[in-house]
Amino acid sequence: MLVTLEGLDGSGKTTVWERLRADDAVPPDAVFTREPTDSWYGDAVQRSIDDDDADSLAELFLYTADHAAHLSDTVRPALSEDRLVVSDRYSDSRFAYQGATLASSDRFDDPLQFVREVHAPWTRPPDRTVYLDVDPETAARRSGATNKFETAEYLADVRDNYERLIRDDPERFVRVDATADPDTVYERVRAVLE
Ligand SMILES: Nc1ncnc2c1ncn2[C@@H]1O[C@H](COP(=O)(O)OP(=O)(O)O)[C@@H](O)[C@H]1O
Ligand SMILES: Cc1cn([C@H]2C[C@H](O)[C@@H](COP(=O)(O)OP(=O)(O)O)O2)c(=O)[nH]c1=O
Repeated sequence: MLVTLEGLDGSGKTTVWERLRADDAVPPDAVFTREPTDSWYGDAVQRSIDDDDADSLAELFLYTADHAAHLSDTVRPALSEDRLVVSDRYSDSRFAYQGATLASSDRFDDPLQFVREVHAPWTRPPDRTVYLDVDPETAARRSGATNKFETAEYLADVRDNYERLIRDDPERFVRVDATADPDTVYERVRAVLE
C-alpha cells in the first residue's frame, strides 16, 4: 500500500513522517521515502529550487525525472513485495506546486491538468493521501521562508490547487487539520492510517 503525505511547506509532513517511522505500531518492513529524493536526480532538483531564475517547465521535468527514478528504484520494488510505502511528498506536490508555477507563464490553459497528463501514462497513484491542512501564513511562518516557494502569496495558489485535487479525488484524500500542536496532529494522522 502506498500512503503519501502532502501539504504546504511547513504543514508538518516531515515531523509526522519521522514520528511514524519511529512508531512500533508501523510494520517493521515499511519503507519510508520522500520527494525530492536524495539521489543525484534529487540533487538536480535542489539546484533548481535554489535558482530564482529557473525555467518553470525545465523545473517540472527535473522533479518529474526524480519521480520516475523514485518509482523504479524504490516505490515499485517495495510495493511488489507487499510492503507499506510512506512517502513525504509525491506526485500531488508536482500537480499543486508546478501547477501554480506554470500558471504565471501563460504557456498552458490549465497547467495543473497538463502536469497530471504528463504523469498519467506511467506513474503509480497513491492508495491514500493524508493532506496536512494549514493556512498559507502559518505555512510560510513555520517553514521560515527559506526558498522561493515559501511565501504566503505563492502558497495560497498552491493551496487552491491542493483543494482542486481533493475535490477531484475525495476517496483518496484524507484531510487533517494541521494547525493543532504536533502531538494532536500526529494522533490524527495515526488514527487515519489505522
Ligand atoms: N503541528 C505543529 N505545530 C507547530 N509547529 C510545527 C508543527 N509541526 C511541525 N512544526 C514545526 O514547523 C516546522 C516545519 O515542520 P516540518 O515537519 O519540517 O514541515 P514540512 O515537512 O511540511 O515542511 C518545524 O520547525 C517543525 O518543528
Ligand atoms: C516534490 C516536490 C516539491 N516541491 C517543492 C516544495 C518545497 O518548497 C521544495 C522542497 O520540498 P521539501 O524538501 O519536501 O520541502 P518542505 O519539507 O519544506 O515541505 O520543493 C515542488 O515544487 N514540486 C515537487 O514535486
